[in-house]
Amino acid sequence: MTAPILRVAGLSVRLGGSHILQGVTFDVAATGVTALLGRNGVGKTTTLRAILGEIPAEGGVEYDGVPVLGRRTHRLIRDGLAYVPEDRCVFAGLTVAENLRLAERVPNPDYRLVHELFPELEARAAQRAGTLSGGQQQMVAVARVLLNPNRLLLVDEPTKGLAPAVVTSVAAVLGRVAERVPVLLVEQNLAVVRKLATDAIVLEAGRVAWQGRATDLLGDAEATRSLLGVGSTAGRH
Ligand SMILES: Nc1ncnc2c1ncn2[C@@H]1O[C@H](COP(=O)(O)OP(=O)(O)OP(=O)(O)O)[C@@H](O)[C@H]1O
Repeated sequence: MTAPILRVAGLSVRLGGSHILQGVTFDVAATGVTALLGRNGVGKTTTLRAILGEIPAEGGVEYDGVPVLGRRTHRLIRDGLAYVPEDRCVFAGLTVAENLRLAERVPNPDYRLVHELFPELEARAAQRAGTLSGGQQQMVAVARVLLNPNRLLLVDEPTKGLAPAVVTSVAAVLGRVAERVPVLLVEQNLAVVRKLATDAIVLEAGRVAWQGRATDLLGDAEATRSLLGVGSTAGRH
């Protein structure tokens, strides 16, 4: 087995007087998709933000074998740790091409890959991003990080609020992205988890309540019901 790309050990975060993460420990494999799951408010986004150094945290985070907790966010991003936040954050008044250009960090951004994965964005290069659909904006958000070399993608709820057909195409693109670079994926849609994830981690009340193969979790009706509040057949379509 290859070494994990990310090791989170005893991660603890306090925000606004609350102990949000209470010793979160898990590994992210160096290939494929690892899903970070849990009910609303259990600390999934907080975990991503702590890994990225956006909020103060205690414990350990090893990225590609190197301890990085306390390192500045921009240095982690420069070292190939990419973040696609939940709110997409496109510049609404700028065109698709301008949004992409602003994200360039290297002399030779990989437009070939972006145009291969997102032909629609090439066609809509001159359209203002604020007039794109939610799914298209999500594509811009993912495309932006793919222009630069990455070693791990942290992706927060990419399918949230999207229509079912759009969810399918966003999931398909993420599947293709994950063939190239490992992904830690926060996702509520279990059909997407079922399609993409190899491994799964479930948070509950600021701790890891379950971790293992995604198929084992989703195949266990009692576990999915008690940990995620849904039946095991949820999202099977
Ligand atoms: N800056 C903050 N100050 C105080 N509390 C916060 C702050 N940020 C998040 N929290 C709280 O921490 C808890 C975890 O939030 P977080 O966004 O990580 O959950 P989540 O699992 O991503 O939820 P969701 O699935 O609803 O997006 C929540 O109770 C939230 O209200």
